[in-house]
Amino acid sequence: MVYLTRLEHFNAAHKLYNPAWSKEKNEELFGVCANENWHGHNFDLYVTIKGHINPETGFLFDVKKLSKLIQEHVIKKLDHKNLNLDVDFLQDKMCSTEILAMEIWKQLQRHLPMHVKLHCIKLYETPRIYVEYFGD
Ligand SMILES: Nc1nc2c(c(=O)[nH]1)N=C([C@H](O)[C@H](O)COP(=O)(O)OP(=O)(O)OP(=O)(O)O)CN2
Repeated sequence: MVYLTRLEHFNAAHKLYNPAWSKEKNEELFGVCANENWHGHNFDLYVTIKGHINPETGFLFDVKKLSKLIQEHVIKKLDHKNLNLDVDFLQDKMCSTEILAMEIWKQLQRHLPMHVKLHCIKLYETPRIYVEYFGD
């Protein structure tokens, strides 16, 4: 089994806000991250796939094709967007890094060829905060 990782990047705005709660409760729980006028991050997204190498190519999967899949199904939808408002696959969801990593997994998994398995979505929200999701 071999593991292959591609790093992509996007920036986006969001707020941590539960609409079922009052403004005060959101501020108490999420602090400055609940600022109603949003805040932004430069996200780094590490996508790791796993599988066996094709002896004819030496590849698990062409990483340039992996990059195109990530661009088409994830980055195009997130880059320079407001995560709470603009993204179809985040509608009615909390915009935490955990949820975002899990939803990115769902977006990508269905587009990978049969012989390639998704291993990990590692998403940096800041250089000091990241989530790793390995599926359920
Ligand atoms: N479990 C989670 N906790 C927090 C999340 C999250 O997604 N999951 N997100 C946030 C905020 O979005 C927040 O904006 C984090 O950014 P920041 O405070 O800038 O983070 P740093 O600690 O890296 O920055 P410092 O400058 O070092 O404070 C909060 N919690």
